[in-house]
Parts: sequence; C-alpha cells; structure tokens
Amino acid sequence: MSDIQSKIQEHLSSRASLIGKELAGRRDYQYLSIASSAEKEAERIVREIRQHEAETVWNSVHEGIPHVFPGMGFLTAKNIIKTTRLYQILKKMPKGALLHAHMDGTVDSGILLRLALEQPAMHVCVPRRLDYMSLSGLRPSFKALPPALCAQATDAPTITSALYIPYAWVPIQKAREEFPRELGGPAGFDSWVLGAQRISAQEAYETHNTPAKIWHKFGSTFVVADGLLGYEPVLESYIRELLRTSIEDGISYIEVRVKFFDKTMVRANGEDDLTHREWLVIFDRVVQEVKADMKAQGRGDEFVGAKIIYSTLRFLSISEIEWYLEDCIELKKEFPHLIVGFDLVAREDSGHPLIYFLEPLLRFRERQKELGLDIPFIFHAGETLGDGDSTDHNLFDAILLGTKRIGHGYSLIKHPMLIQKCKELRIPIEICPISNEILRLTQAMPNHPLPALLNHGVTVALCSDDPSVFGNTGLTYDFFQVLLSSEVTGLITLATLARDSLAHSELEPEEKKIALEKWERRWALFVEEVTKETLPT
Ligand SMILES: O=c1[nH]cnc2c1ncn2[C@@H]1O[C@H](CO)[C@@H](O)[C@H]1O
Repeated sequence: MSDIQSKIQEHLSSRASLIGKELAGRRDYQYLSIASSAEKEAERIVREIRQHEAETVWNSVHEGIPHVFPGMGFLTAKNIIKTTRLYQILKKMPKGALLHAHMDGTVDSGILLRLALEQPAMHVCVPRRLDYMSLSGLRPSFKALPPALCAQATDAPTITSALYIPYAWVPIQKAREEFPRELGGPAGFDSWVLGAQRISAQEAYETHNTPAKIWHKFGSTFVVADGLLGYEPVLESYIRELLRTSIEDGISYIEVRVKFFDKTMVRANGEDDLTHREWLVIFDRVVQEVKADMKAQGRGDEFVGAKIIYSTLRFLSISEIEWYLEDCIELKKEFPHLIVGFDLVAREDSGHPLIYFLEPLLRFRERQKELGLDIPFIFHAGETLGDGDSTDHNLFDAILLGTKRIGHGYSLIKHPMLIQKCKELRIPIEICPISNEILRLTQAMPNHPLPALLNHGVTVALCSDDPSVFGNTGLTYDFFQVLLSSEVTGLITLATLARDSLAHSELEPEEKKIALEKWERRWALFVEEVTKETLPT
C-alpha cells in the first residue's frame, strides 16, 4: 500500500470510530444495537421511503407553495404531509405517552364548536356589532347561561344586527343561523369562530411573524375556547374526544396540563358554581368509562389512562399563587391517583420567572412533606430565544427546585452544565417541535435544537402542546416533522422517544410496567406491518 493509501485508511478508520463514539452517547444507541432483524428491516424501509419522498414530494412544485423542503413550516406543509406514505405509516405507530399538552388546546376546534352548538344554553357576545369591516378584528366570547338569562336573550338582536347592544348575549344557534349571507351565512359564522381559535399560516408566517406577535394571537385563542369549554356538558364530551382522538393516533397515556384559573365553571343547569373538585370527578369518570370501553372492545393495550398536571398562570401575584398551591394540595388529598404534578403556564417571556415564586414554591414542598404527599414540579422552562435572560434562567430554577421533567427547554442547548445535569438526574425534556415552530422560536424543523439534544444523549419526549390551535392533532405530525429533519433519526429513534415518554411519566411503578409491556406488544405488531410495506421504485 502506498503511503497515501495507508493514510486514507487510517483517516477512514478514525473517522468511523469517532462517529461511532458520538452516536454511542445517544439514547437510541442501546436499542439500535439490540434491534431484531424485523426492526432493522422496518428501519431500512422507513429510511428508503423518507429518501424517496425527499427527492419527490419535497422536491417538486406544489401549487401556491413557493418553497418546499423536508421539515418546512407545518402550517404550509400540512396538506402535503397528509399525502405522504411516511405519514400513513407513522399514523399507525404506537406513540407512548403524551406528556405535554394544555387541556383547553387539545381537541380540534371544529369538534368543540359542534359540541357547543348542541347546547341551547350556550351564548355568544362581541364588543360591538359584527360586520364586514370588523369580522377579522373581533373575536367572540362564549358563555353558557342559566335558564332565566337564556329566556331574556332569546329575543335579543343578533350580533350582526344594526340594533345589537355591545356585549349582549345571543344564543349561539341563533347567531349562527342569522349570520348574514354577505358574511358567508352559517358557514361564515363557523369560519369566524374557528379562525379565532386557530393560528393560520398567514398569521404565523406573515402578519404575526415574531414570538411576541404570534403569542398575542395565541393567547386570545384560549379565551375563545375557554368560554365554550367552561360548561359541564361540553367539558365532559371534550375530555372524551381528547381521549378518543389520542387513542386513534396511537397515544396510550396522557398527562394533561389543566389550567385552574376560574374558581368555578358553569354546571349543566346553567349555574356558575361547579368547583375544581367536581371538575376532577368528571375527568375521573370519563377516563374510567373510556378505559372500560376500550377493554370491552378488546383494545385494552391501546389505553392505560390519563392524569393531570395542576397548572395555573405565571402572571398571577404571589398571594394568588398561594391560593392555587393550597387548592392543588387539597385536590391531591382527595384524588391522589389523578393529580401528578404542578406547573405554571402562559408565556414565559411575559409572566413572572420561577425565582419570583421561590418562597411559595419552597413552602409548597415543605407542606407536602408535613402531609406525606408528593406533587412533583413539572415546569415549563426555557421556552425562549433568550440567552441569559430571566426566562432562560428558569431552567436553573426548575432544575434546582427538582423538576421531574422540563416543558420545552428550548434554550437548554445553550447550557452545557445543565445538559449534563439533565442527563445525571434523568430529567427528560418535553419537546414540542411544531409548537416551537409556529410560535416562531424556529423558522423550520431543520433549525430546531432537538437533534443537538439527542446527540448530547438527553432524554426527550415529543409532545403536541396545543393541537387545537396548531392543527397537529395527536402526535403523528410531530413525529413526522422530527423524522424528516435529521439523518440520524430513524424509526428506532422515534421508538426510543415513545418508550421514554412512558418510562418518564408519573404513572405508578406497577402501572408503568404494564403500560410499557402493552407498548412493546403493539410496537412488535407495528414493526411487522412496516416490514410488509413495498419499497419505492
Ligand atoms: O407553549 C406554551 N407555553 C406556556 N404556556 C402555554 C403554552 N401553550 C399553552 N400555554 C398556556 O396554557 C394555557 C391554556 O391551558 C394558556 O394560558 C396558554 O397561554
């Protein structure tokens, strides 16, 4: 061998050894090294299909979409994604647990509107008469009213009438039926309401294309949804829909963040006095019903349950937060199997940082010790573009306060020491890829820090955050965008993320063991199915 040839050989072998060493630090490494032949075959097929679609679907002209590429902005890509084989395959994959989703941002807004339209007590109001000029700027408020107020509202002029009195309640059905033809009639009413609950491609990528601007729209969608959802019969059906649509997407367990802000909501009789405790009774009942129903259908492996991360708003005052912390403790006493964590929600960059609430949060821990309770913190932290600002520093406080997982952790990649801590302490990061992109932290998935975190060996669970607002129902779309944005990531990586989501859930040890066994059975069946896929020619 000539001298240069041996140098080339030397380089190639050092190169292979370096790449191998780096990959060995990843969470998926152990699974890749023990993969069965069927898993290897499924992995290969998925990679081939991905490559083929990169060269075809993501490399061709799509009408009205100027720039197409794998992992591109979800709101533009969604209709293309749905046509791909990869999407059809991922839809069938068992996803494990959904660990980061805000309850009032989960169920498709179209379904929520349909549920609300079934309720004669549901009413709508606007700050002034709605007409062609004000349609896109005014958002609806909804509330279910008690019978006496319903009777008064029946004959009120509708929201588009010249006689409309600002903020007057109008029955939702009437407002819809009398929606003028020039505004699109009843279908126009629906698109106005749905537009107020969703973020459009135009908003994310044109009119509101900064984190602050898009959060303005984002925050307002919850005000609309909360009015529809704050009514017992709608809530009950909504929880059922959340479980049903999640199961259909392959999610077998959910830890949902429920925002407790209003101290009461409207019960079935129209009175605004349903308490947080009663709310949990409803949630518990629906979860048990769905579990029993799945079992009766012989689909027990597909659903193990749902629990709640008690959440309240980070812009509240210290004394208000103290009230909610106490409320959380009281609920934990009565529903130990349901309340599995505490968090603060709303935009981190705008609300108080965790350090602001240090004293009540530490007291909360002490109180639990006295009472023999355990409500772990599962904090949002680092959902920001900042570096060294107070939102970014939430990561330090979350970890020091013992957070069990980190919600988003978008800025974690800037902190070599905290990355190390997350690994040592086995703190997984709940990554919400589509949410981060739509809320303008990243322009597209190839810019997202997720591949870097995985290469560092950090544990990750993929999550959807607020699918009713973003349109990423289930977890398939998030899995899809992630699979398309890294050459290292393959099907077995996704399986690792799914497994880790269950392993790092707050299920009791015995429940967790069963959930993981069920997942493994379904994974094996799924792998078999993928191996039967034909390869692209
Ligand atoms: O990504 C997020 N980060 C922080 N807060 C969020 C996110 N998504 C939704 N919410 C917050 O959760 C509440 C609804 O339950 C809303 O207050 C919304 O701002």
